[in-house]
Amino acid sequence: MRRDGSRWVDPAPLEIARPRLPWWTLLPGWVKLIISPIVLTWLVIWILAKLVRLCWYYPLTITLLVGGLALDWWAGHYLVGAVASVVIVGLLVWWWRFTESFTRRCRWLRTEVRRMSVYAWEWRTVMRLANLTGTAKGREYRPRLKRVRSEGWRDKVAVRMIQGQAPEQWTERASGLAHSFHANSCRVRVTGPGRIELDLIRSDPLTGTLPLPAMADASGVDLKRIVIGRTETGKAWRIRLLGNQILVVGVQGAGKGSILWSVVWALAPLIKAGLVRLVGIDPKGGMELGQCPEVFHEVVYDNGPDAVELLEELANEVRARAGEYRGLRRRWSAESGQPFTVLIVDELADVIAYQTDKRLKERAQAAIQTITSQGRAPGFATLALVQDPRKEIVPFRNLFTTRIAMRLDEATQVDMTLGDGVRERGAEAHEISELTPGVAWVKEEGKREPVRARAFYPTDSDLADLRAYINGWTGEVLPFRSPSDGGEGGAAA
Ligand SMILES: Nc1ncnc2c1ncn2[C@@H]1O[C@H](COP(=O)(O)OP(=O)(O)OP(=O)(O)O)[C@@H](O)[C@H]1O
Repeated sequence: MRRDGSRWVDPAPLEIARPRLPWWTLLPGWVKLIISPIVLTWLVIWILAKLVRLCWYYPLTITLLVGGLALDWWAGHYLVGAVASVVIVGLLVWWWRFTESFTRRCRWLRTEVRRMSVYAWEWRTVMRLANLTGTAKGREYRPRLKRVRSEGWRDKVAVRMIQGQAPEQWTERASGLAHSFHANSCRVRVTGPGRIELDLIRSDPLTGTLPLPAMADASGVDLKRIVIGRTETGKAWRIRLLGNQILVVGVQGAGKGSILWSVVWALAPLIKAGLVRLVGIDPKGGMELGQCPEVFHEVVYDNGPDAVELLEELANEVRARAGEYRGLRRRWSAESGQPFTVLIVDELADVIAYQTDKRLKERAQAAIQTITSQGRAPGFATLALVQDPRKEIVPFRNLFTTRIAMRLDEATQVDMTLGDGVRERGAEAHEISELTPGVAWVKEEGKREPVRARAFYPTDSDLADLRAYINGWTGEVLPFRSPSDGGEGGAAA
């Protein structure tokens, strides 16, 4: 605005923040004097709590530091330097020459180093950049880094979330967190109210092929937990057959066959003892089950009327056994004297979806639904393998209580196989490498967390051994007799 030739300019608003003094500085001097012992005590407790926390998270570092300082005070710098050099060189040589034992035994050392150098170091920045912090009344709230445990292939990082935060917010940012903490992937697990655990995966412990174990005794096989491989934590991969129906889904070459034969291998002692009966359907003309037909009580190599009749026969048995048990027993047990029956269907889709005869298809679907829905109590389990998990192919997926997703093409197939939300908890079966057939994600009914595992690898010679075992051949080879002994040649008993 111009007035009498002069130029009036509005003053700029004051942009600086008014300095605000803490409220307690405004208290009168005598009040400060009275409350000072309380404040001092609180301060000492706070410092002590911080020290205890430090010792809890870094016991080794604190011990070494205190030990080093004591030694320095007692014996001087040179001795401390010499001892430290010897320890460091010793550790380096151990790591270089015996990496495996170093990795196994020095977990505590690795945990502290990784906590200090990766997680504690970058925590604040990563939390802010990943938008996992919050602000209220001018104060920043940050998720708290709790215990870290480094297992070599993964780091388990416990976190206390801030108020109002949901684990889903972490799941959404899992990929970003993995990159920020230099890991290959990140899984989020809920461990309690307000608490989660991040699994930051740094390498795959399931890259090596697992040979089948030695054949167990019949007494050593438990139908509630047969061993068919190893989980990524190094434990035995056990699956339940008793009262369970299992669906295995995987693309061609995912290694479905290895799960199938690992199950049969584990059951072999019970099959031989007559306690377990296998019934098989292999619509691929016997390419899979035909490798060891001896283990089967009955097996059909197509998806025609024979296969459907076999399924209906089993469905009738299920109903009949259920009727027999009524009022006598609640569920199958070995004392019933009847064999536990396992139905194995190698390519389920061929039997219940790709069958061109509509009538046969419907009969097959009805029979399998009866076996899977009612077979639990009378001692019938199903192991069905399929490549395509869509509802149009397997309309009764929900009847399978254990679902196994091997390598799949798309994320949606993982959701179809394992159920909603399981992929978000880490079960990324569509990310399984082509180089690791036999690796799978397992979701059991009633268990929240999926498990990643790899099945044993049954070779052709293992299957030959299985045939021989079932046929009762001991495999003992007798020495060749020379013609001078009057013998004819080698023999096997
Ligand atoms: N557990 C395993 N460990 C190591 N290698 C395996 C394992 N399982 C399978 N393989 C390898 O992967 C190849 C494919 O396996 P397999 O034929 O069992 O897959 P599949 O899913 O049954 O395929 P398809 O649907 O075509 O029958 C095998 O030839 C074998 O070499």
